[in-house]
Amino acid sequence: MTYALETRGLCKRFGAIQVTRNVDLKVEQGARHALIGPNGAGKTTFVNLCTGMLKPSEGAILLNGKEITGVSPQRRVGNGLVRTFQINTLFNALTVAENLAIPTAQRLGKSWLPWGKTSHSAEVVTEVAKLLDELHLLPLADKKISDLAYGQRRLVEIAIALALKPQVLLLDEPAAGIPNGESGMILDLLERLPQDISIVFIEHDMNLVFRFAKKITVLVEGAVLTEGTPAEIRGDQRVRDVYLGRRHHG
Ligand SMILES: Nc1ncnc2c1ncn2[C@@H]1O[C@H](COP(=O)(O)OP(=O)(O)OP(=O)(O)O)[C@@H](O)[C@H]1O
Repeated sequence: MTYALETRGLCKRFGAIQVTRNVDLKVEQGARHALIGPNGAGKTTFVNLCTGMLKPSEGAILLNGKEITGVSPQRRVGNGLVRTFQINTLFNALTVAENLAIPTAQRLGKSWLPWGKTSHSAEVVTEVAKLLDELHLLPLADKKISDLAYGQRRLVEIAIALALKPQVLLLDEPAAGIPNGESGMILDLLERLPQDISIVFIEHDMNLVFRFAKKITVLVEGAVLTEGTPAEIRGDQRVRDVYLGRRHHG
C-alpha cells in the first residue's frame, strides 16, 4: 500500500534533548488523521520535520511512496505537501481575494502584484473565485484581512494552503485561539474540503478532533503512545491518564 505520507523511524534531537522518538506514522490516501498529545509532546516538531523546516536526526519521510527526507521545503510544497501558515503571514492591508491570489499565482507560475492592476491575470482571478466559492467564503472576498474576525482569519489561512492545491494538507491547530463553541466554523470548512486531499491535523480542541478525525495518533514525550479510531482512543485508559497528567509507564 502506498501511503499519502509516511514516516519511518523518525527521530529528532536538539543536542542532548530527544524530541521525536522513532515515529512511524502512516497517513492513508484521503485520510482525516489527527495528531494529539499533551503540551510538549512533539507535535509541532513532527510537522516541521515533515515540511522540511527541521532536518531529522534519523529516519525517513515518504510522500506518495517517494522519499523526500532530503528535499527542500519549497520543493515539498511543489510536490503537494502543504501546511497551513500562521496568521501573521496574512497581508492585513490586502483583501481576502488578494491574499489568495499570491499563492495561486505562485502555483500557476505567474507574477502577482496586487497594486499593479495591469498584472492581474484572468486565470488567477478565476481560480481564486472558484476556491472562495467552494469554501463558501465568497462574501469575504473583498474584505481586508484587518477587518475580519479572528475565526475568519483562520479560515483564510486554510484557504491559502488550499490555493497551493495540496495532496497532503498539514493543519497546525486550525481552531487555536477561537472561542469555545465557535470552532464549528472551522469544522464546517474542513468538512467541505475535497475528499481526495489527505489531511493531518494537530488540534487541542477534542470536540473538533473527535468529530472530524477518522484516525487518531497520540504522541507522548516524542513517541507514539497509541493510535486508533476516535472510539478506540476515547476508551483508552492510557490516553486518559496522559491527559489527566499522570505519567505513562507502559
Ligand atoms: N529548537 C529546539 N531546541 C530545544 N528544544 C526544543 C526545540 N524545539 C522544541 N523543543 C522542545 O521539544 C519539545 C516538543 O515541542 P513541540 O513544540 O514540538 O511540542 P508540541 O507537542 O507541539 O507542544 P504544544 O502542544 O505545546 O504546541 C518541547 O519540550 C520543546 O521545548
